[in-house]
Amino acid sequence: MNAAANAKQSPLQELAKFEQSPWLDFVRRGFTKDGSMAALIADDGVKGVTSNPAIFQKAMGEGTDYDAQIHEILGKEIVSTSELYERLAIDDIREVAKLLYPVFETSKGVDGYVSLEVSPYLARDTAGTIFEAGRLWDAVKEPNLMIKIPGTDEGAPAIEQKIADGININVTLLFSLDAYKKVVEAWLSGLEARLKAGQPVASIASVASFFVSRIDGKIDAEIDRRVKAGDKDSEALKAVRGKVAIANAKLAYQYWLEVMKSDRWAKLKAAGAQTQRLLWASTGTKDKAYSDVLYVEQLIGPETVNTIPPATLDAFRDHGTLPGATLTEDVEGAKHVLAEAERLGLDLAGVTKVLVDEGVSSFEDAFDSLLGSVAKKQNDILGKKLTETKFSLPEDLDAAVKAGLDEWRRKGSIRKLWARDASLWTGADEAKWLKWLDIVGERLDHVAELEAFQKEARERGFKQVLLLGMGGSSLGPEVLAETFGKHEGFGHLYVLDSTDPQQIKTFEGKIDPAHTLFIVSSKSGGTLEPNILLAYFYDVAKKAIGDKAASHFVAVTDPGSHLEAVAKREGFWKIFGGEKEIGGRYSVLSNFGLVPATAAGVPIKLFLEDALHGVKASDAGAPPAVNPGVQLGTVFGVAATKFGRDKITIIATKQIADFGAWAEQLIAESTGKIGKGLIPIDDETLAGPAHYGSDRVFVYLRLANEHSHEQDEAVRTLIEAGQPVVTIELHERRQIAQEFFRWEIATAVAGAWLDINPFDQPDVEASKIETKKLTSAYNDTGALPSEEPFATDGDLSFFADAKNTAALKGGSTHEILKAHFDRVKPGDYVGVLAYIERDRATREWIQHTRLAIRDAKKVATAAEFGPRFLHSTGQAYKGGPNTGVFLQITADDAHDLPVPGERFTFSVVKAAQARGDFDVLAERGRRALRVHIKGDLAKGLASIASAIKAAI
Ligand SMILES: O=C(CO)[C@@H](O)[C@H](O)[C@H](O)[C@H](O)COP(=O)(O)O
Ligand SMILES: O=C[C@H](O)COP(=O)(O)O
Repeated sequence: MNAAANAKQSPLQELAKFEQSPWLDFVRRGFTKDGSMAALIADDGVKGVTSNPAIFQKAMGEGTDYDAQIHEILGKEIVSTSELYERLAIDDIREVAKLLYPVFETSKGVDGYVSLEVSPYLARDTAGTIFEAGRLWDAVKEPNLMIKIPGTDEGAPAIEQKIADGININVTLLFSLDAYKKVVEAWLSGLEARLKAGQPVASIASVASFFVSRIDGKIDAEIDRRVKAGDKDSEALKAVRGKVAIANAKLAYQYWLEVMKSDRWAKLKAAGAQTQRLLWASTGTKDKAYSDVLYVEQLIGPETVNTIPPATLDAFRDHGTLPGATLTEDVEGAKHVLAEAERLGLDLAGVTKVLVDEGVSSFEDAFDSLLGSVAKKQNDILGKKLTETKFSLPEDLDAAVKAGLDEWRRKGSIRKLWARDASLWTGADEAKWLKWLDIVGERLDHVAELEAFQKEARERGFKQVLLLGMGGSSLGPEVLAETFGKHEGFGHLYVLDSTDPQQIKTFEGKIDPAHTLFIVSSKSGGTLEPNILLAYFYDVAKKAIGDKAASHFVAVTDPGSHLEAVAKREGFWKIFGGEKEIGGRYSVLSNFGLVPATAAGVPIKLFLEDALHGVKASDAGAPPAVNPGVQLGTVFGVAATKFGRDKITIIATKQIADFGAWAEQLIAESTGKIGKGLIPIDDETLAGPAHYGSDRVFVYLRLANEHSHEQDEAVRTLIEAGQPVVTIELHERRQIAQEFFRWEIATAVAGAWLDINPFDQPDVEASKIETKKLTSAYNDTGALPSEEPFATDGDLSFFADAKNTAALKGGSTHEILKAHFDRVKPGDYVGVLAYIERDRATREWIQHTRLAIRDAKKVATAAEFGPRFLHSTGQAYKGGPNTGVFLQITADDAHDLPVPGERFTFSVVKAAQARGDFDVLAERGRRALRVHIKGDLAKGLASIASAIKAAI
C-alpha cells in the first residue's frame, strides 16, 4: 500500500467533509514499524484501526515479523500459545494506539481508536465475554482502545455491562436491524446505568459494526442460483442484485437517526455522552462485477465510520469519488429493495442469522489457525526443551485420528476441559476433580517451602528415605526414585507399597532406621496399607531412636484426614497437605510426588518448570492438532472406540521404564469402568510383529541420549508391519515431568471419547469393601472364613467361584490350566496377578510366564503384583471390558509380621486382599482362577510355569 501522494488531497481525507471517519481494517507489525501506518494517518486522514482474529491470523501466521519477540519471550518465560499470541497482539495494539493517540486527542475522543476483539470462542458466552473484555482492557491499558464484543444475543448483556463499567466498545458481527436495535438498547442502558450511579459518561466511545458485503455475497448467490434455474421472477431478482446490503445499512442508519431524536438520548447527550456511531465493516468488494469502492462510495454519511481493508483503501485513494452523503439518499429506494427482497422470498432475516453463525465460526477457525501457527513457531523455537512426538499410524486410524482432532477443534472440547465443563464426560462430578490442571503453577508459586524442606532434609543427613503409600501415593514417587536415582547428599528413596511380610522385611533390611526419613503418604489418610505400614515402621523407628521417632516422620495427606490427625498427635516432623480436588492418580505433580522427590534431592524448581512446559503445551489455547495431550488422548480414544485397539502397550528406554507403572494406574483406573476402557500393558518385552494381534496401540517413550538401538529396531519393525506406534522422545530424564502432565490430559481426553467419568474408581472401592469384611471377620474370630479348593494337585490348590469352577473341570494342574487358558480368545488379555514378594526373582518369573502366554496365545499380557495393582489396574480388570482372563497366585508366607495394635498380621491382610480381589472378579463374571502354593515358593512358581507352558 502506498501512502497518498502529496500533490492532491486524498479522497479519503475528503470523507471528513461528510463527517465520516475512514478507519483501517488491518494490523501488522511490519506495517506499523516501517512507517506505513503513520503515513496513512498523516496523508490519508485514517482515524482509527480495527483488528479481528482473521487479521491477526494473516499477520502472525505468515512471515517472520514476530519471530524476534517470540524468541525473546520464550527465552525468559514458560508461556502457553494463547499467552504468547496475546503478548504479541497486545504489543501491536499498543503500538497502533500510540500512533493514533494524537487523533484521539485532537478529535476529543471521537476518533483515534484501535480495536481488539475478545476471543471468538466466547461469542456465545456472556459471563466469559464480560470477564475477558475487562481483562483485555486492563492488559492493554490505553485510553484509545476499543474492545470488540460480538452483537450476538449473548454479547448484548456483556456490551451493556462493559459500557456501564466505562470501557470503549466496538460491537462487531452485526448483520440485521433487529440485532442492531438490541445493541443500541444495551449501549443506552449501559450509559444510563453509569448516570444513575453518578459516574461520568463523557469519555465512553462506542461503534456498532455493521457488516455489509457479506450480505450481498449470500443474497446474490441465491439470486444467481434462482436465475440460473429459470426462476419466473428472474428479472425482479436481478434488479436487486448487489443492492440489498447497502439498503440494509441505509435503514440501520435511519434507525440511528431516530434514536438520536429520542428523549432518552437527549438526556445522555446533555450529560456529555457521545453517540455510538455506526461503523461499516466488511466493506471490501467481493464480487468483481461491482466497483471495487462500492461499499465506500455508497455508505457516506455523518457521524459514521467506514473500516476499510488495505486494497479497498488503495483503490479509493486512487479512483474513489464522493458522490455526496449517499447514506441518506434514496431511502425510499432502499425500502423498496428490502420489500422486493422479502416479496421474492430472499429471506434476509434467515441470511443474517446464518451470517452471524458463520461469522462466529469463521473467526473461531481463524483463531484456531492463528494459534496453530503460533504454536508451531513456539515448538520450533523451544526445540529440545519440549518432548517430541511422532505418530506412525496405519492409514485408516490416522485419518480417524485427524478427524477426531478436528472434531475436538470444532467443538472447542479442549477449552471445555480446561473450563472444567463436566458435559465433556458424563456430566457427573468431574468438575470437582480437575485441580491437577493448575497444580504445577500453584506449586511453583510455593516452591520456596519445598526448597526449605530440601535444605533441612539435606542438613539432617538422612541416609534413606522410605515412602509408605499405595497407588497414587506410591507409583509417582517410584518413577521419580527409579528415574533419577540417588542424589549426592540425600537419602536413597525407597518406595514400599506391599503387605507381603517378606517384602516388608526386605525393605526393613535396606534402611538404617536411625538415619531414615519416613514419608507416610495417603490422600484419604484412611487407606489400610499405609496405615499398617506406618504402625509397623513407627515401632521400628521407636526401637532405634526412641522418642525422636516422630521427628523422622513426614505425612503427606489431604487436609482433615485421619493420617493428619495421627501426625499431629504424634508430632511428626512435617505435614504436607494434598488437594482434595485431585484424585490420587492425578497427584504426582502435587505434594504427593513433590515431597518425596524433594526429600530425595531432585532439583525441584527445575522439575516443576519442566512440568510447566508440559502444562503450557497442552493448554486450552493449544489447538488439538498441536496439543500433545489431546493428540495422545485422541489416538487412545479413537483407536479403542473405532478400531478395537484398546491395549495401550507402553515401551520405554530402560532408564525411564518405570513411567509405565504410573501410567498404568492412570489409564486403567481412569478409563476401565462400566464395561469400557483402555487396558494398559506395561513392561512386556518387545517381540516381532507376529506376536501381536490387532488390538494394540504402542507408545514408545524414548530417552534420546540413552536409547537402545535394539529397541529402536524392534519398534521400527512394528511400524513397518502396520502396528500403530506413538513415539515420544525425551531429551533428558527430567522431561518425564512434562509427560506426567501430558498423560493426565491424554487420559482425560480418552475418557471423553469413551464417555466415562475418568475421575472415579467404583470397582477399587468394591474390593476394599470385600477385604474389610474379611479382616473384620478375622478380628472377630481369629481366622479368615474357611474356603475349599475345587482341586488340589501336590503343592498347588485351585480356587474359583462356582461358575469358573464349572468351566475348569478336571483334577490335574495341567487340565485346569489348559481349560483356563483355552478360554482366551483373540482380543482378550491375560493378567497374572501374584500376591507374593516383588523381587528380582519373582519379577523374572512373572515376566517369563506372561511372555510364554503372549507368544502362545498372541494376546496382550499383564504381570502384576498384589496388593499393589489393586490400587491401579485392578479397577479396569473388574470394571473394564470383560476381555481379561486372570490367574491369581497366592502362597503360604514363609514368615509373617505382626501389625502393631491389631489382631491380624500382614499375612492375613494380604490373604484377605487376594480373596477380596478374587471375589469381586468372580462377581463381575470375569474368567478367573486362583492357584495357591503350599510350601516352598520358588518350587511352586517353577511348577506353575512349566504347567502353563504345557497347557497353552
Ligand atoms: O473490526 C471490524 C468490525 O468492527 C472489522 O475488522 C471486521 O471484522 C471486518 O471488517 C470484517 O471481518 C471483514 O469482513 P470480510 O471483508 O471478510 O467480509
Ligand atoms: O491411588 C490411590 C490409592 O488407592 C491410595 O489412596 P490414598 O492415597 O488415599 O491412600
